[in-house]
Amino acid sequence: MTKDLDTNFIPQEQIDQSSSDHSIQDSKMVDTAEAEQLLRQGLGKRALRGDSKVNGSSAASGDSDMLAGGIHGYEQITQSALSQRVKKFVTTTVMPVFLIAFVPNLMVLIWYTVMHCEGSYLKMMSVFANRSILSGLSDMWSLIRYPSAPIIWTLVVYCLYALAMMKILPGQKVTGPLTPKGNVPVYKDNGFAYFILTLGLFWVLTVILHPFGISPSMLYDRFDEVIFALNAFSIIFCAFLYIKGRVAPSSTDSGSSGNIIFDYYWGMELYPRVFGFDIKVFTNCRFGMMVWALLVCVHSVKSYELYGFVDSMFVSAVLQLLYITKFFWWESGYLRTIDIMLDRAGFYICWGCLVYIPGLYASVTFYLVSHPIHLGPMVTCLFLFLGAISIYINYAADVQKQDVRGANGECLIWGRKPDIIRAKYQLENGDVKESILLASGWWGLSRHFHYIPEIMLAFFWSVPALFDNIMPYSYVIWLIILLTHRSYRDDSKCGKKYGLFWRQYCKKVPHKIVPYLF
Ligand SMILES: NC(=O)C1=CN([C@@H]2O[C@H](COP(=O)(O)OP(=O)(O)OC[C@H]3O[C@@H](n4cnc5c(N)ncnc54)[C@H](OP(=O)(O)O)[C@@H]3O)[C@@H](O)[C@H]2O)C=CC1
Ligand SMILES: CC(C)CCC[C@@H](C)[C@H]1CC[C@H]2C3=CC=C4C[C@@H](O)CC[C@]4(C)[C@H]3CC[C@]12C
Repeated sequence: MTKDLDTNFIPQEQIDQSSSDHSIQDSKMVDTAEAEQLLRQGLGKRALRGDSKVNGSSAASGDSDMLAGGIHGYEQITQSALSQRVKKFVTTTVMPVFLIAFVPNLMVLIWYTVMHCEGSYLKMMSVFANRSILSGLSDMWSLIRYPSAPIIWTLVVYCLYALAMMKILPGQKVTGPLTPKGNVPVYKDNGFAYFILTLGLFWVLTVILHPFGISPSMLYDRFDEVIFALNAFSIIFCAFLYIKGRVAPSSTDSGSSGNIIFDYYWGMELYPRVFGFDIKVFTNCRFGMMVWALLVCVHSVKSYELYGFVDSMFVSAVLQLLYITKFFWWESGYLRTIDIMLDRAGFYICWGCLVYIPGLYASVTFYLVSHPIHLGPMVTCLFLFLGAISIYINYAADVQKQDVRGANGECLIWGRKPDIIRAKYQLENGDVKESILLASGWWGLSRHFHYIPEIMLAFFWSVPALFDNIMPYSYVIWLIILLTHRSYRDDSKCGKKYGLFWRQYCKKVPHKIVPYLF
């Protein structure tokens, strides 16, 4: 196989056509006659389409909810057309402007709460008493220091190191999912090696530099500078991605919505590459997820320097590091999830991974540095055990789906032949493809059952902070909102992609996340 563009995509023509025209044949499948008949008659086309158009250019994301009303027809000036327009304006302009302006402040709020309000949101809120939100925020920003040379150098050296390792470390070639434009992104699967090497280097450097009075805990002491530097860099970087997407897109999976604000927020390209570096692998995995792990280590070092061993920090750090280890072990699987196959590289995902992950995801251990709590061995072991089980279930569900697809349904799920739906869908160019939807095992309990252990785990690494403040639960609260929204987004995306086949799956597995409830 040869690859097109910057040698990172396999173009559609060269993809093995064998998968393109399977007949519906699984013995466990029911209710598919209708779908097959529609397909034969060509009526299923729309139902099976996974994509929509935005102002004539393809919304490679396939997420027309996010792109708000991108399907155009003849518009009559009716009540509903007007409300559609308002809805579109809100989702493509008002919301993005609000988020771009507001979320960088959120990181400052978290920092301010921990460093200046003893971790209490109530105290933090008092800053806003009897004054405007803007003047309260500006007071907080005035406490943020400009990044000093050590912080800038640490970040620059880390990024160069991360980029170099993406190329240097060995790894098998893996492919991402087929895009709506029919490209197949190619990656080097070296995330786990990178994770182990980086953690190893962190601890070696910590020990070597200790006698010279240099400690990674400087990143905790100067986290305001880190937040400033990351925010400034990300905002400029997203502008660069926007321009790049306009003038030199890396693949055909790109295009404008016609609204510059939305394009900046949501991104222009699905899989941008710069000098052969995959931007989303860098921002999401090698920066966001790795910096999260490193910050957890930084906070542990700081806590150790202050008080010696503290079991609450230990529980939280161990569970988070285990989770991130699982993430890197499964990195090639992550490259097949919504973030990668649906979300374009814009402010949402790139700023999110460059700033939001370090700021919010690592906020529990950040809080625990100034709130050491002694849990005792029993409670420590209990939280560790329950957290580990949650990680296992979440991982098992992710892998189960991957395995069934990898084995083309010829495997056992919980000791039985899997209940699968061979779901057809259509690419933009009209080609019909097929995917497997698993309707047994974890994926038979609810359509996103794996979100439950994800949330439980976050709870178990936050609960060592006990219940003095809400602040350490910020991440859990965010996660509940994010995953609930995501379950709707994914349903909508899959509904559009698989049409009748998705409805058939929903009939078999009627609940989104919580079996029998939701
Ligand atoms: N901590 C955090 O902030 C977050 C963590 N996560 C975690 O990341 C991991 C990935 O989650 P997420 O990205 O939401 O995606 P999912 O793992 O839920 O995967 C969604 C995709 O899987 C495919 N799919 C859906 N149902 C089935 C099925 N029954 N059988 C086979 N394939 C199916 C569809 O893709 P296709 O088009 O290929 O059919 C769908 O778009 C999870 O472990 C989740 O808990 C997720 C979000 C946030
Ligand atoms: C603009 C912001 C308000 C929102 C930014 C959101 C992003 C930072 C997060 C959205 C989805 C998140 C993730 C999805 C799936 C993941 C797999 C999991 O195993 C590890 C975590 C993560 C990579 C997670 C990271 C943050 C998001 C990208």
